[in-house]
Amino acid sequence: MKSGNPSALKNGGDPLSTPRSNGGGAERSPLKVPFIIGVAGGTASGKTTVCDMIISQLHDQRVILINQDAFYRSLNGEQLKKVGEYNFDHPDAFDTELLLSCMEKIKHGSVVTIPNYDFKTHKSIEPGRVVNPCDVIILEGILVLHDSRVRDLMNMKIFVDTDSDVRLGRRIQRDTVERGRNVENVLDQYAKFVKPSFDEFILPSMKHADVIIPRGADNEVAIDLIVQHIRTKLGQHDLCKIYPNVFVIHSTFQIRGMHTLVRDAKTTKHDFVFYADRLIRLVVEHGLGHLPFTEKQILTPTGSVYTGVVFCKRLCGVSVIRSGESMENALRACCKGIKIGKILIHGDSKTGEKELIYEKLPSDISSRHVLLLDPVLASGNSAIKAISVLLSKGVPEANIIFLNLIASPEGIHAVCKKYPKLKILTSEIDMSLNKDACVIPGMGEFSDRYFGTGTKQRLP
Ligand SMILES: Nc1ncnc2c1ncn2[C@@H]1O[C@H](COP(=O)(O)OP(=O)(O)O)[C@@H](O)[C@H]1O
Ligand SMILES: Nc1ccn([C@@H]2O[C@H](COP(=O)(O)O)[C@@H](O)[C@H]2O)c(=O)n1
Ligand SMILES: [Mg+2]
Repeated sequence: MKSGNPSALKNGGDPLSTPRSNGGGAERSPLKVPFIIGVAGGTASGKTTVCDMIISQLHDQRVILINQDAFYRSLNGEQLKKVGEYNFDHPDAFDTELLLSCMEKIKHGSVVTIPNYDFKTHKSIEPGRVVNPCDVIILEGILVLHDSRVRDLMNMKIFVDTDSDVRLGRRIQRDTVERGRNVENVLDQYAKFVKPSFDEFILPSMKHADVIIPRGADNEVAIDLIVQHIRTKLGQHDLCKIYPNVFVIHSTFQIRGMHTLVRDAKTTKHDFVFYADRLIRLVVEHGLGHLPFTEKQILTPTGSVYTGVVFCKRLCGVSVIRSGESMENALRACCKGIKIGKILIHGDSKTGEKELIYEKLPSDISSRHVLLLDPVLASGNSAIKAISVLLSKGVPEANIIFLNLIASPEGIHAVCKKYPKLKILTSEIDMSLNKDACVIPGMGEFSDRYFGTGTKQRLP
């Protein structure tokens, strides 16, 4: 018996929102790999400025900025005498081997010291810069998209595309004020090396970018979109890496659109049910994709052999009353005649203790794969209680797939720590839980909205 290919559902990218800082040195899980962003572009295109804006917007993440400039090779005496003939814009001007080894170390959670480069003396100076493990690394520099080994480190590649006249104007200003040059030096260097290398190495590297930002830091819309994208990735990718049994269905604009509708407090009951049903159907279909299958060859009407699979037959659903019942129809629609059990759990509002009030489960449940249904995974306490009931009936932990529409990071931690063999499949991982154990941003009281029973005010 083979199993499906769950990794195909994994999203690339986590809010294990750790405390903010610029690489400040709190302990990290060794499994946690930082999200790496490369930012390339011509000189003075605004790379550093764009990176600063991204960092300030990602204020609740630990972000570090690494400049490719730090890896410039120091000039020797001979080179210094003829500095006007040295091409600082050629890939050979950088110690890329050192950059790769530093990046590998930081990526794997080690503290590293990176060089400190001085543009006035054209040398690395002591002390180097100590860089601690972090959530996001931004690697910025003119040629960070040029070398495929460096590109391969990146989860996201950005190119800042600013008009060359604007760049030259800024470069003259910056280099005369900050880098100890005069206008004549800057113009000579620009004509001899900077522009030819831009045309030969930097501009061609733009094709590797995932996102091109025209007008650099002036393009606030592009920067906002990038930050949102990073946040989405940070919200999911870490948890999926920490817990290999957590799966998030691949996000598309259709899925984002449906989430936008079901999460909107102004959405009518009718629309809520319609879009929640669509999302539920997707989650259920993906959940079924995680069940074991057996290979089967059949003959098509053309007389050809098709090698396919047959579905797992020992299957049942279990809904956590009430909201889980909203997922039953989708399961019935996908699996004709499927048995569905129910569990009702009551939570003590004072102690938070969960108590089993009612259960009706198939008598042979221990020999079945179980799709546990609950659209919202919040604190995880009800889920843990429901799972314990299934285990007490003899269901193997690894035979349970817990299906949700949304899950909080706290709920995922709680369930996965207790039941590491069980699988969780969700359509989005939210930011957090608030003090009342509600998922934020969330979608409110799911069963009230779905069954139209609530009287609670949803708009603030
Ligand atoms: N959108 C902008 N408007 C005005 N000045 C800018 C803008 N972006 C960058 N600058 C200035 O241009 C110079 C070069 O920008 P910088 O971000 O350092 O470019 P890079 O890192 O690509 O070389 C800096 O002095 C910076 O303050
Ligand atoms: N000693 C040096 C080293 C580099 N440069 C120039 O810096 C440019 C890269 O830095 P940006 O912040 O502009 O991306 C590059 O174009 C080199 O010409 C230098 O002048 N002196
Ligand atoms: Mg810069």
